[in-house]
Amino acid sequence: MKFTDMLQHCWDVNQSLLCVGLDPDPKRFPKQFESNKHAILDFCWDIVKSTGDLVCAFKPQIAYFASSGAEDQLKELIARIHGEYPEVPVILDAKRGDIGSTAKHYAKEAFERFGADCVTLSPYMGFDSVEPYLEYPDKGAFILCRTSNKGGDDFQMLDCGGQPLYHAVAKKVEQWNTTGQLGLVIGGTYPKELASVRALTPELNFLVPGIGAQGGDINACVQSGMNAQKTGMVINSSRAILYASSGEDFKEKARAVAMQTRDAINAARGL
Ligand SMILES: O=c1ccn([C@@H]2O[C@H](COP(=O)(O)O)[C@@H](O)[C@H]2O)c(=O)[nH]1
Repeated sequence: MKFTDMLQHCWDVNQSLLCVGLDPDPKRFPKQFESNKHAILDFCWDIVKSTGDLVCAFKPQIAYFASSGAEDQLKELIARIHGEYPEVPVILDAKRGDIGSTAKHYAKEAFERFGADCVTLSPYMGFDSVEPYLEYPDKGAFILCRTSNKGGDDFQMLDCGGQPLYHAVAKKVEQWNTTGQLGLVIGGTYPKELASVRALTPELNFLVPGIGAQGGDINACVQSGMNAQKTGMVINSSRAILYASSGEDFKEKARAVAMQTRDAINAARGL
């Protein structure tokens, strides 16, 4: 199944634009995971099972797995998500970007080794660094455009022939989108910029991090970023859901926050 078809399915069936981010930090896990060799997998799987019917995607951030040498747990987690929730796409947040010959291996790592449905990429090295991902025509890629962090201003707001660099990136990604599976990363912390990119690229899907722990305004972000069908967005929240409680009730609290977030997004869509 194509990445965009999976997304559309979850937008429709789960009535949700919420993506739960899987950023497992063992220091923040509840006590019951102490001395568990597979704590990262077990914690993430508990979160997935508590929220799987409320989401349009899951987004594991590879750094949290790799820094603990837990790549095998990441692979198993993605396989379990596909087994239990076959229509829910997994977006591997890896922000890759390198020359074509190396990018080929990053693409193989994301799609063949880990079995992800989509990956995040940096546009900085240009088309030949993105091209190897297009050789997987059913797989998606979200390309960094206007990121949620303050430092995003350093380059993304630079003037690029009368337009900010992030607008030039958005237009390029539209041209590169031969598979129909490319989209843009735009921070929910910058609703005005989100609206400007939606006006430039009405058809592209946006991965929107920055609500929840980073404080982005859900209402402003949905109003600015949704498309004509009131979809087109994958709105990520990681820490606010994962660590809603550090007690034994962490699964119930994670579910409650995920539900509140999904409902707030839907209210902003006018549903
Ligand atoms: O511009 C960006 C791009 C990616 N991220 C990633 O999203 C999550 C956000 O986590 P929260 O806990 O909801 O703040 C994290 O994995 C980042 O690496 C981003 O924040 N901004």
